[in-house]
Amino acid sequence: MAMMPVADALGRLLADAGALETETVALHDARGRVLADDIAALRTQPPFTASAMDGYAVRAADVGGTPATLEVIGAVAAGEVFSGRVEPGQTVRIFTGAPLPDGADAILIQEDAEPAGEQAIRALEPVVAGRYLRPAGLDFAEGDVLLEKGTVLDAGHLSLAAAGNHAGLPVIRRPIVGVLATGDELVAPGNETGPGQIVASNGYGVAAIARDAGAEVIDLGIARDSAASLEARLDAALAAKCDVLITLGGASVGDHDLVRPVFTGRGMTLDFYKIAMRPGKPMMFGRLGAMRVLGLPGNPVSSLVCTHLFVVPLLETLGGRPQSQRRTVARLGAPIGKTGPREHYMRASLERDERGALVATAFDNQDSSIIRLYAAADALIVRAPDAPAAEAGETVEIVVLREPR
Ligand SMILES: Nc1nc2c(c(=O)[nH]1)N[C@H]1C(S)=C(S)[C@@H](COP(=O)(O)OP(=O)(O)OC[C@H]3O[C@@H](n4cnc5c(N)ncnc54)[C@H](O)[C@@H]3O)O[C@H]1N2
Ligand code: MOO
Repeated sequence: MAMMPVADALGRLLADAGALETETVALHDARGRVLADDIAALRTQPPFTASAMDGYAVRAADVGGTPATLEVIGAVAAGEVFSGRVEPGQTVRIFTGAPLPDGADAILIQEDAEPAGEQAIRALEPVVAGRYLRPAGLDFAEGDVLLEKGTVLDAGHLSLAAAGNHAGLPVIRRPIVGVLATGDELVAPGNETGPGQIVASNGYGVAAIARDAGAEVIDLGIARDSAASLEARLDAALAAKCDVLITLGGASVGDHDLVRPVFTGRGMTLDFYKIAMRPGKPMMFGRLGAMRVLGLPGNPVSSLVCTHLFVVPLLETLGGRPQSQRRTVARLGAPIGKTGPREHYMRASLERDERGALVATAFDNQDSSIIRLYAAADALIVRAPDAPAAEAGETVEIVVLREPR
């Protein structure tokens, strides 16, 4: 099978992908979720003209010329309603958040008043109508659209939805992603490693990236290089109703690379296999029923680069999220050699020069097994297939993994 260009592979992966169905979640569970519908206010806020200060509800005309003496006919606090009416020469003691009594049209703050006998005060400063009042609907009115479909919900959105009297919100279901490591040589971190064994590491980075892209991740453990072991984990992925199954390793052409044959034997239809990309060549995409299967190569950097370039766009599409990948340009901090027949994603550090422009410097060693250099990479320099060598100072396309300070 010929190698497929990266852009074509991404196009096929996303061709029929769309946002998953809607579910309703309580406000406390809605942070970071994607709103599935426009949300309108179920009430007006504030629902009544409210005092913004502690003081006295007055008729401004009474206190135009100070000092004026007013009879205190009652009091009203937040949560109460004053049943009477403020007539000329009268006032009502009022506290912040309380509804303005009928007849009053301003608040005299208590700092500007002094007692004048048992049931009276003296206004020491003049007040204009509307002073220290929050009119009904100042924030929003019933029926106003408060939040738009597609919003990724944050702190402000959640308080606004609550103020609009919503206890829960319709959000797009998170994609469920199963992550399955494969290989007889792998042991989980924290265990003894026997002869020929290594620690399974890829899944931890892949899961973290998938979670950042809004997915719910299920760790399906490590399958051995046998049809029975792979089939058992595939059954677990199906039972967990994974929207996407990511396998790590066993993707290439060796005798122990069984993911593709075993899964096709179980009914997976293969969409593509082998991409003109370095690292990541033996990537596979197939479908088994409703489940999408992405078979990533086992080399750690290959797994992680494929996750950035393919898994993230897919998960963001399924989750109804805006695409987060940031592609931009940078100047090369050091020369790079010519590219081979595959589009090359080179791990690089990223800095800003004295003018604030981005400078990307590729690491000397681009071996796809070196996890340390992936962890150190702030960006991937994108080189077209068969691109010529490039000098320091030349402009290159980059994918930003981590914003420089
Ligand atoms: N004859 C050929 N050999 C290989 C080719 C090829 O075209 N012809 N392609 C190479 C390329 S490119 C890649 S990438 C690798 C990918 O192979 P697999 O996907 O089959 O990966 P494995 O052989 O299972 O593993 C490769 C390497 O990575 C280690 N590994 C696997 N899983 C994990 C994990 N979860 N955590 C950490 N490390 C893992 C594994 O032990 C191997 O060292 O194939 C080339 N070969
Ligand atoms: O494509 Mo492999 O991922 O070069 O190492």
